[in-house]
Amino acid sequence: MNDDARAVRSVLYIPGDKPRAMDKARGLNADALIFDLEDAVAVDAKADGREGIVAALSQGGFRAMRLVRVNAADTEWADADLDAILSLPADALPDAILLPKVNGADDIAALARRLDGIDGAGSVAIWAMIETARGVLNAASIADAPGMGGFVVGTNDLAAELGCRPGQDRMALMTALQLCVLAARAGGIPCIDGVYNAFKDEDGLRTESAQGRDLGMDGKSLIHPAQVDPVNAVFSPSEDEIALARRHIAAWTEAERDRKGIAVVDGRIVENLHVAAARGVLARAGLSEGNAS
Ligand SMILES: CC(C)(COP(=O)(O)OP(=O)(O)OC[C@H]1O[C@@H](n2cnc3c(N)ncnc32)[C@H](O)[C@@H]1OP(=O)(O)O)[C@@H](O)C(=O)NCCC(=O)NCCSC(=O)C[C@H](O)C(=O)O
Ligand SMILES: [Mg+2]
Repeated sequence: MNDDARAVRSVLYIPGDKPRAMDKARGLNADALIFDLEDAVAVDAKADGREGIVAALSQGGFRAMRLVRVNAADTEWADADLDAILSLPADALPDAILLPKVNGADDIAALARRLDGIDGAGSVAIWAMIETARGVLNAASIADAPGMGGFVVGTNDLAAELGCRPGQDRMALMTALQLCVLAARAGGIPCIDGVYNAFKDEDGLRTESAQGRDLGMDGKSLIHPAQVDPVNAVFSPSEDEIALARRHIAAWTEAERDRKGIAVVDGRIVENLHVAAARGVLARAGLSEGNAS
């Protein structure tokens, strides 16, 4: 996975039947937007949602990556959702279709077949919601499925199916979260953490986002615009991390000049893998090695 692919820190759900929210999203700093037809849209509003998303994507003007979450394949809305989205002209198609309740690689293959042959849909990736027990257990083969672009973990659905109580430390979900990250890393795709439901609690959001970041998540899925900036901050390298990255690179460069295979910074060894990580930190901060700010 390249550094661009990792830069999906904030991923905001927008209900497809709320045109005002979709308008607002054009001016937000979210890295990706999920135009939702599934759980954010009531049963009676599914048709409005499709119409709204088609209109918004046709109008364009979104800087962020655009995903459309359709209803799950076994629902009565799935076909109409895909028909509506895939009828868009090639230049208005979303960057990805996000498929909920993915249980196995077969679900991805079925959607890939559907995309195959649609004009312009070759560039539409498939993202998977990992939010069922079966999906978590099959995460590795799902991540490896052709066409896969990334995972979004659905912690609400998962907790409901498991009958667990995640609590503040999310210990009850830890195995599942880690399996998702492991599978995504092995498959070379990004993994986006679940939503933080208490959208007015910024401290709680920051704490849970930092936990996800430390587990290896690339970003967090969000439900309200006020969550975007705090989450971007948590998933961006801090000043201290940038300064340390520069020192690692400088020490390594000097060690190489002296024909040494190892450098030492603050009493800790620095090897070439640490230097690769340091370069990744600078790339994610939008800095080059020679760039001071
Ligand atoms: C959570 C909300 C219901 C809160 O709504 P509300 O109280 O109306 O918000 P505000 O009045 O604070 O809104 C202020 C302005 O921001 C715009 N807005 C609100 N939400 C969004 C959004 N998500 N994207 C873009 N813009 C948004 C409002 O339009 C206001 O704008 P303005 O009028 O111009 O000032 C609401 O935020 C909401 O509906 N959020 C989305 C909920 C959602 O998408 N849920 C489904 C996804 S989560 C999920 O499915 C979990 C997963 O599958 C799992 O299993 O875990
Ligand atoms: Mg869900």
